[in-house]
Amino acid sequence: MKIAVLPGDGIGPEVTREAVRVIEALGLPDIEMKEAPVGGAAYKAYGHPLPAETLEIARLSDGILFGAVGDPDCDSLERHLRPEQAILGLRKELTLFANLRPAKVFAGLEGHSALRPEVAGAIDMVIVRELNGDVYFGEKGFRTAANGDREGYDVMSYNESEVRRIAHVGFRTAMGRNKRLCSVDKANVLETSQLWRDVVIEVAKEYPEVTLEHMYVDNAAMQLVRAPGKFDVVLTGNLFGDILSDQASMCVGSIGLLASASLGERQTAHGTFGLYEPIHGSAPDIAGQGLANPLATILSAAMLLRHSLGLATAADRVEAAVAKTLADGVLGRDLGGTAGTTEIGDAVLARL
Ligand SMILES: NC(=O)C1=CN([C@@H]2O[C@H](COP(=O)(O)OP(=O)(O)OC[C@H]3O[C@@H](n4cnc5c(N)ncnc54)[C@H](O)[C@@H]3O)[C@@H](O)[C@H]2O)C=CC1
Ligand SMILES: CC(C)CC(=O)C(=O)O
Ligand SMILES: [Mg+2]
Repeated sequence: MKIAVLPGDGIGPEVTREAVRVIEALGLPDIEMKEAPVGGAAYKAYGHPLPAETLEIARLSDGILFGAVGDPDCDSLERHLRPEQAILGLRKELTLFANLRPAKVFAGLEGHSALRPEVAGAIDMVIVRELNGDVYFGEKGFRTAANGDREGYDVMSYNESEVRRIAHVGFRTAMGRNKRLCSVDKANVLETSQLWRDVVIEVAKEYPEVTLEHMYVDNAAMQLVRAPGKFDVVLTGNLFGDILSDQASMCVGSIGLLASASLGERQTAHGTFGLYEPIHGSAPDIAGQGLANPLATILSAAMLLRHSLGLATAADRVEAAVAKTLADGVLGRDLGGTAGTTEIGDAVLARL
């Protein structure tokens, strides 16, 4: 079973290292990990954020463990050469359209949420975010307006096939949980969202057991803070899901805790091909200091074991070790503690 390891930039290599150590410590037979450059690191070494060789290693793997990309040195490069294009490119090239971002409060961490403990304690949701469409992939550019002003534009669009396939993922996810789906859009203003809503309503007919609710994204942002425990599965587009999941992370306690799986339809001999990454970025402000919380990446590795390698027991072991680490009070600075990246990794290893 092949895992492509793409550490990337900033804290990406630091958190990925800990996740790799955890996978190695499981002592699983037949696991082969192959590392490849991506992001700003790849641009600096090879002139492109997603070199063809890296894409090929990713394509030939059963699952990809991804750190993060983004480097302030590269922020003025032409858009197609910027590090972020690597993750967007991987998602698009490999048709990884379904991004699952579970957000659940760990036992003992209720008091570390940005919300009141009794509000935070009820959080147990999955955000299902579409990943291959929306304003991130529309036509974009700069132009001159009639009055001579400089103007930037990014076209937002979804076609019905794109909405339908992610809606099915949302409903199937809800069927495996508490059968409640909240579809988040901005249909009061955007035609893209009106189509989204219409298609979600059509797909809902195939899942009569699921209770479907629609919510405008501005209200959803508010409800996520007011009563996050009311959400079960949140289904939404690329942009809204990006924003709401960072917000959900602070409801849980830290962006350093939220893992994700990006899945498509391709099946391998062992499971569903996918890419696994923490929801956070390369955090240049703390990079290279050993301060990053690696738990989101370690939990992403657990998702890889479960979804792409069919190793549910190993995934359970990793998740239990992470929960125990937190319950034992091994906390990084993001959670008000003092443990560094390696120390947190060591603590998980000791509890496997
Ligand atoms: N999937 C990816 O590779 C992503 C890449 N990015 C890129 O990352 C770069 C930085 O973006 P930001 O907006 O600053 O978002 P960020 O998620 O990298 O950081 C936001 C804040 O959270 C903190 N933080 C993030 N991860 C942490 C962790 N594991 N432990 C402790 N603290 C953590 C950072 O120190 C920072 O204060 C940019 O170049 C951006 O484009 C951003 C999000 C996702
Ligand atoms: C580079 C961004 C599109 C990545 C991001 O913020 C995310 O996927 O959460
Ligand atoms: Mg994001």
